[in-house]
Amino acid sequence: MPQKPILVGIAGASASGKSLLAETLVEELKSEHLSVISEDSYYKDQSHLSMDERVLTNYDHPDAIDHNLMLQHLQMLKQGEAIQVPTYDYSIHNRTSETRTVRPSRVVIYEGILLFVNPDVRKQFDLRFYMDTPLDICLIRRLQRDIVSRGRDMESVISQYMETVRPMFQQFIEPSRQHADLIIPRGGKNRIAMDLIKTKINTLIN
Ligand SMILES: Nc1ncnc2c1ncn2[C@@H]1O[C@H](COP(=O)(O)OP(=O)(O)O)[C@@H](O)[C@H]1O
Ligand SMILES: O=c1ccn([C@@H]2O[C@H](COP(=O)(O)O)[C@@H](O)[C@H]2O)c(=O)[nH]1
Repeated sequence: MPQKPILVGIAGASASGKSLLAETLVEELKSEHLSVISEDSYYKDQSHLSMDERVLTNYDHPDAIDHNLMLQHLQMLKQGEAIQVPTYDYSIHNRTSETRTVRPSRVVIYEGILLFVNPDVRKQFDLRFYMDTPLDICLIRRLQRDIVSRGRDMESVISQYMETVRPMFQQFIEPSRQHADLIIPRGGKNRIAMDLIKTKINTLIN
C-alpha cells in the first residue's frame, strides 16, 4: 500500500520567513519523514523570452506560476507517487534543465507566496499556515536576501517591490490568509508556534 503523505502549505509575503519555518521543522523533526518544496520551483518556463523581457515578468501574480503542474504533483503525492520538481534559477529568471525527485515522505511541506489563492491547489493541503510578518520587516529582509543570494541590486529590488511585490501582496496574498488554519505572527522564529506545529505534525505522523 503506497504511503499517503500529510501535505502542509506555508504561505505569506515574500521574505516573511516561510523557508525558515520549513527548514526549522526539517531540522527539529525527524528529517527522513519530511520533504520541502518551494512554490518558486513552479515558475513557468521562460526560455522563449530574452533576459530583458524576463525582468518585466510579474513574479507575484498567480499567472506566473504553473499551478496546474503543482496540482498534478500534489495529487500524485497523495496517491503515493514520486514527482519530478522543476528547479528554478533566480539569477536568470528561469527554470534550469534539472529536476529534483521528491518521494512521498510522511510529511511534504510546500512553501510559497500564492499557495492559497487557487482553490483547487489550496484544498489539497491538510494543514495550512500563514506567516503574518509586518511588510516593512519583509522588505528589509528581502533587500538583504536578494542582494546577497539572488544576484540583485538595491535599485532593482526596490523598483520591483513598488511595481509588483507590494500591490500583488495586497491583491492576492493578504486576502488568502483567510484560508489558513493557523496564522503565525512574527515569522519563522516564533517558538510557541513552532512547538504547536511540531506537536500537530507528530500526532499526524504517529
Ligand atoms: N524571524 C526572523 N528573524 C530574523 N531573520 C529572519 C527571520 N525569519 C526569516 N529571516 C531571514 O529573512 C530572510 C527571508 O526569510 P525566508 O525564510 O527566506 O522568507 P520566505 O521564504 O518567506 O521568502 C532570510 O534571510 C531569513 O534568514
Ligand atoms: O525570477 C524571479 C522569481 C521570483 N522572484 C520573487 O520571488 C518572490 C517569491 O519567493 P520568496 O522566496 O517567497 O520570497 C516573489 O515575491 C517574486 O517577486 C523574483 O524576484 N524573480
